[in-house]
Amino acid sequence: MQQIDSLTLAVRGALFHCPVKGDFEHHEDALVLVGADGQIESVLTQADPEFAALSDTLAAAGKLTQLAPGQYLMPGMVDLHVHAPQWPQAGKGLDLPLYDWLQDYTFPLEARFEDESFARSVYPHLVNALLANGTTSAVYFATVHNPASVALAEICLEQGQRGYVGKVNMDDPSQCPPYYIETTEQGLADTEAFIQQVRALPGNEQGLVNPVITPRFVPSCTADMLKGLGKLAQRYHCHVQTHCSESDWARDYSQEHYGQTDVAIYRDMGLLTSRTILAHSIFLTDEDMAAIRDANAAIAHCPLSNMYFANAAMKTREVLDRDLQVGLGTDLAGAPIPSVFHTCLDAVNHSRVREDGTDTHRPAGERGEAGSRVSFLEAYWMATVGGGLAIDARVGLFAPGYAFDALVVDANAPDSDLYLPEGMDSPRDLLEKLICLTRRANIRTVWVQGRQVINK
Ligand SMILES: Nc1nc2[nH]cnc2c(=O)[nH]1
Repeated sequence: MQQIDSLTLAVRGALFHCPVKGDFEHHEDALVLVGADGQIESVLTQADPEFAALSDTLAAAGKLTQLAPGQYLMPGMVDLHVHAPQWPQAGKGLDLPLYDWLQDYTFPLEARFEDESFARSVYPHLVNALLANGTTSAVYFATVHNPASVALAEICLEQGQRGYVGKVNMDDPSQCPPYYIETTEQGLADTEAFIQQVRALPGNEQGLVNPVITPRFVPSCTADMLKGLGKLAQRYHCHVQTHCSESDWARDYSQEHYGQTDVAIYRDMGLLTSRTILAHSIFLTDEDMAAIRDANAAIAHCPLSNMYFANAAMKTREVLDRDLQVGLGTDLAGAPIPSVFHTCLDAVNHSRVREDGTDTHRPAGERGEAGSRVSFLEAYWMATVGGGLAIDARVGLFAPGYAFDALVVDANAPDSDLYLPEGMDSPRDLLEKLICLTRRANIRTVWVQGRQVINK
């Protein structure tokens, strides 16, 4: 029988995950064994001869977490695009166009993070809110300030979240306000120091928290800044994140200033790598898609924020069909909801509106883009496995060698909208309902790398 000495934790109960895009796996009763390093050692089902005896031994040793009826073990969610300093702004000004929203709300707020103590008053609340909503991995934009950005990395470590944190770069005086800008030289020096500081944080020996090179977007950076950051990305083999072709205005800006698309600009600057995450990526050409696939870069699809700011619909169907790497992002606070479960619903809604179109003056056949919908299972795959691939981490499903980043959804939690009457739902129905209706109140327990980080 399997030795249990090396195990720190075992969870037994109903389990869902989506190892294959567009499909799912369900076990009514599974046993997930987790080693001391927080990695999954094995996943057993009732068909395994050892299942019952091993469960009993683990229970007797006090190592078994047994789920109750109505509780489901699911992979932790991956949020590929979060603006941490915008948390106090969530829900404000979302009826404005992107440019005005940035100038009127975002830049004045982000400038306040020069004060590290202000950052330390905001960031713990956000990281806790994301964990409580089931986000075990988050890819963060911080601000231009090193101390506040390092503080965010420290707070992720303290609370146990898998964090990818970027100190933001903005050095173009024609686009950045005078109160929120850095020089090219200082920005590059600070970025290099930031990479080293985050990698050396005490307690980060396993690399739970990683630095990310973060040019805000083409308009906010000079060509020298983009080039310099490209060199740092190569030298330090770092992740890169940025906004890509998010709106008409952003797309037109790149054409006017470089005569190129954002993807081509990032590629030429050395910023399009297998560790790059491109948020939004709305106005992609076929050449852009091919370049992203060739580089094995990833897209962070942010469906709700796109409905506010993008001026067009995301080509999610094409991105999935062409096998580009893609995951989901909340884009807090370009969208106000800190839940990747909600983002799954938004991704489906976004694609349905695209498919049907909106202009009632046109005949039905000409109104939308036929065949462009995405399914709930595809959305959930993006939120878990797709996100894991984008951050180069073995997370998002239950298999040996993957990190135990997981959550328990409880349909019977107080104030739940999940109604799962006996005998009325197939396993697929159940999973779709869990994706659509899981809210913070339903998420009982969250683990990251085997460490319990939420329990309520
Ligand atoms: N959604 C979004 N788009 C941006 N483009 C440049 N900065 C931002 C930002 O903070 N949010």
